[in-house]
Amino acid sequence: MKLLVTGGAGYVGSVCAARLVESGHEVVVLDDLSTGHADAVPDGVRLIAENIDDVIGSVLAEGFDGVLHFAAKSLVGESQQDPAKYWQGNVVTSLRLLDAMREHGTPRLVFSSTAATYGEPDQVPIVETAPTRPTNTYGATKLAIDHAITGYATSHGLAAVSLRYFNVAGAYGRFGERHATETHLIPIVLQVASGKREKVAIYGDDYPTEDGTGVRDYIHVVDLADAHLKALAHATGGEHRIYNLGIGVGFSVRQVIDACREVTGHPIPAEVSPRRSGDPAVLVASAERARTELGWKAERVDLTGIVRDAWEFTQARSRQEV
Ligand SMILES: NC(=O)c1ccc[n+]([C@@H]2O[C@H](COP(=O)([O-])OP(=O)(O)OC[C@H]3O[C@@H](n4cnc5c(N)ncnc54)[C@H](O)[C@@H]3O)[C@@H](O)[C@H]2O)c1
Ligand SMILES: O=c1ccn([C@@H]2O[C@H](COP(=O)(O)OP(=O)(O)O[C@H]3O[C@H](CO)[C@H](O)[C@H](O)[C@H]3O)[C@@H](O)[C@H]2O)c(=O)[nH]1
Repeated sequence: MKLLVTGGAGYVGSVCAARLVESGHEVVVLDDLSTGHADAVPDGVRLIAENIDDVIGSVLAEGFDGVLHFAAKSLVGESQQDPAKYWQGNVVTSLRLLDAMREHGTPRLVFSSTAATYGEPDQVPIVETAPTRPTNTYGATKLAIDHAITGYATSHGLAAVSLRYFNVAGAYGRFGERHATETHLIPIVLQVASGKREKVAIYGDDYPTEDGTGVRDYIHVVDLADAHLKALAHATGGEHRIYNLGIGVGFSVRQVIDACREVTGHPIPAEVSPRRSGDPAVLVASAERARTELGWKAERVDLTGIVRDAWEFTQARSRQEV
């Protein structure tokens, strides 16, 4: 298929673009490089370094079989301080994309949704039928986009799949996580191991969890990429399907830090700090629907393996920066 990958110079988008190319698809990346990097685009892939808002109509006029829409603003804290940036940059931009797809007859969409659409869950593991009550603007904008997609599927025949990622981690060779503003736990802990930070803050140790720290479901970015391939294959005209993607097992902040100590051999000083506002105690996915309907299951479920891939990527980047 000829596919447009928005946000393909970012973390998840670059890994997915690489896997799509390896699977024989023709890929074009549209990314304004606001949080991405031109050198993260896989070799041989055309990069259109523009904002979706400015060029989406003319790009889709070329003719595509589908769009994988990763481009977004995705910093939870920033979304609370500057909601307009998120309603504009996520919702308005995605509506422009949907309209352009309709106008040019682009038949398929795979959208990067998030566990943040659920907010604080009543029950874990979280199933797709759980209530959606986002606790921050980032999650609210992603949920709004999911609702819009449902409308375009029902009324205009779009074949759409929303993938609700839990905590994405790991790397794929030279493709990995390198955000200028890093808020995610594993890259932050690995920055301590590589000497870029002195210590890691543990945001709260008084949660109702086994060791008191927050529990998350860490999914390897390569497993996530493979789910996108399956989603593309299963997308059906007129339907909007929604799938949670995680491994179905949670790890606490302390367990993650311990895994990073084991992999890096670094003592990684950690200090308990106040809770981060809006952080739920436990977020774990039920990926049962993805298993039964897409035939997808996470394969890389060992936390130290996930951390090791991220660490190899971090070390390779550090060597390049010297
Ligand atoms: N990383 C996670 O743990 C996680 C979890 C759940 C959902 N998600 C979602 O997955 C997607 C990818 O996340 P990521 O961590 O790779 O983020 P990222 O910031 O690394 O990638 C996003 C990319 O989109 C580009 N972009 C943003 N707005 C654009 C626009 N208007 N036009 C063109 N390009 C634009 C950025 O330059 C960047 O390269 C996002 O939609 C995010 O909300 C990520
Ligand atoms: O320096 C840090 C960073 C994080 N944490 C803790 O580590 C866990 C994971 O935090 P991340 O910031 O890595 O990830 P989140 O669970 O906050 O966010 C993830 O899930 C969200 C949905 O809730 C969004 O989808 C978001 O994009 C995605 O990265 C949380 O318990 C957090 O409190 C720390 O203790 N110290």
